[in-house]
Amino acid sequence: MGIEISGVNKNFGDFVALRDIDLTIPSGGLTALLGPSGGGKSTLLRIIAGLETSDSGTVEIEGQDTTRVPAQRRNVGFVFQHYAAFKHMTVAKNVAFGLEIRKRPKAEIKRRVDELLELVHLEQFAHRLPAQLSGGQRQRMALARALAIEPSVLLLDEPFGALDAKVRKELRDWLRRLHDEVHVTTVFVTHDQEEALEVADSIVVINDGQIEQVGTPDDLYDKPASEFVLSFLGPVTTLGDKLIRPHDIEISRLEQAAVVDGPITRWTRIGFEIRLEVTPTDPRYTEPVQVTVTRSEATALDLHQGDHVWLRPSVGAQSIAT
Ligand SMILES: Nc1ncnc2c1ncn2[C@@H]1O[C@H](COP(=O)(O)OP(=O)(O)OP(=O)(O)O)[C@@H](O)[C@H]1O
Repeated sequence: MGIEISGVNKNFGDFVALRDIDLTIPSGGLTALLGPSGGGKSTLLRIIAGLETSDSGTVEIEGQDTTRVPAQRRNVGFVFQHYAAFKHMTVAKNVAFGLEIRKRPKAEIKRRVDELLELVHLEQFAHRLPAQLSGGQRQRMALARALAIEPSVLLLDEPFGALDAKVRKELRDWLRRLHDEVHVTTVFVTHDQEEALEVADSIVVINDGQIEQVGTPDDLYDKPASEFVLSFLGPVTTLGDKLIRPHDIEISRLEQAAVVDGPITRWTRIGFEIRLEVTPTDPRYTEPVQVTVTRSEATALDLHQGDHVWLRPSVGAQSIAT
């Protein structure tokens, strides 16, 4: 069950936004749609929500074919990056809105709103207006409002995108904990690989209107299916004829069997990390190799700019042939 997407295509004029999308999103999971800007993530989310229609294909939510069902009858909760709250209504009224238009009994609405405000830790702000909340608090209110109708699916489009880095981080942790409490099938769009790796149970990498890979954060990081996935999930460099992560390279000052050797031509310290550039002596390799080591590793190996070093993949390193 969960969400079943089959053969979905979407064009905007001549532009192909989504191409042959087949995807199963498991019930009760927290799934990230991850990819670069313009790749089609939001379009896919909007098709699931019913805010956009696909040109072909079907969408099933919890076993029901919703392809032709209008958004308001799909029982989905939706949160956007810039949440459009009712400015003249209190936080409690905003959260109650979906229940009021469904004409639920007053006592039930009150109980549910109290419960939800407690869940998103906004109970003390129930009587404030949205303008009197911080950006992070407003997004928590948006989540409470989306959850009020007990949706079968919660869809979040870059919900923390407009917030500063520290608040984003807090809300990420908080979303993970919230999901562990309520278990509603949740799909969120992000272009931030760290956000997806940290929060999601499952990640769908979307690029150029197509799915590149679906897997757990570990699957994607350890077994990237393509050069695109490898490079999108973290920095990469070329070592010989392979793409590899800069911290997956073993560096030695002693001559050893190596893929590349050469002098350290650049040394940049960033906090506890040191980023090195090694310029290969082999003229076949024209690009410098990026290598990341910790400060303590650099000290233990007695590394300095200008030293000649030998590089090879560390044991267990993932790499992809270029
Ligand atoms: N209504 C529309 N009319 C025309 N083109 C559109 C429309 N909506 C989206 N697009 C185009 O479709 C492509 C995919 O857009 P989409 O918003 O799904 O990407 P995205 O991966 O979510 O990126 P972002 O993170 O920037 O929103 C983009 O090139 C966008 O310009």
